[in-house]
Amino acid sequence: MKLNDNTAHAPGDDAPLLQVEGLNAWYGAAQILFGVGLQVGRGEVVALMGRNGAGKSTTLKSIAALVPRRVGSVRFLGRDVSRLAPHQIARLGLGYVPEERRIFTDLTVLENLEVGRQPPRRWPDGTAAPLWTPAQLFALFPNLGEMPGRPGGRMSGGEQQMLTVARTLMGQPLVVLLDEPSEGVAPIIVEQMAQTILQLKAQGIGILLSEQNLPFAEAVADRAVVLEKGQVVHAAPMGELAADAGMRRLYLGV
Ligand SMILES: Nc1ncnc2c1ncn2[C@@H]1O[C@H](COP(=O)(O)OP(=O)(O)OP(=O)(O)O)[C@@H](O)[C@H]1O
Repeated sequence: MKLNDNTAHAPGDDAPLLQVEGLNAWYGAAQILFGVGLQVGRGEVVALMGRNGAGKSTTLKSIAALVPRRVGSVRFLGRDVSRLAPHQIARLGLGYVPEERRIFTDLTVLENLEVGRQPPRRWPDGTAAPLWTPAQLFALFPNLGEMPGRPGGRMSGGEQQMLTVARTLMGQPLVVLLDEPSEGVAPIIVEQMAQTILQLKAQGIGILLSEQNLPFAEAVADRAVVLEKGQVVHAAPMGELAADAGMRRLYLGV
């Protein structure tokens, strides 16, 4: 498979791509997030973990400005994006893949991809970022490549999930927020999703994923950030969390 090769990092290019500090979020009167902080570097996969209702999805949505009210610092490529609208944030190269599949059921696979197309981007150091075209995405997701003319509504759930990710990549993101990529899809799709994440990482893309599936997180993530009741209670290298039975039980209930 031929993929872009833009993984070289410039000297001193170690500033995080995404930096979140003191993030608070509300749904109506209910405060859901309390001072969440995290960061994602180039080529880094960070797993946001925690039990049901801990605030993982809300954290991703808050970064993407998709909650009714939030306060705190969200810096993307060194720029404060906390006052921008969701489409402005996306256009800067911060992609968001929701848990529910979001494709146009009346459009074909190829048309769905074209809807997401954005111009090429550069890394903060000025070098070219990966450029995703339908041809490259069909190499990354071979099953989509077999059905470019199929209407989105006639695809399986797993294929729609893949198409949602592929369409986000057409926006040429430098960081992708991925909500529960392994949730509710067949094991074969889970495996493909893990491979996809590792390929994106190899291209230098930063990934923040919400995940309850520990083996999946362990397979793809460099670091784990654990949430409990809307607060970060633990942040560590992924392997450390996975290897510590006491921590796993305490934070994840597994
Ligand atoms: N649209 C909403 N309106 C009101 N409350 C919400 C809404 N979405 C989520 N919540 C509440 O916010 C809290 C955090 O939910 P969130 O979905 O972020 O958790 P999560 O860690 O992603 O868990 P899950 O995996 O179950 O989605 C929960 O108490 C949930 O009930």
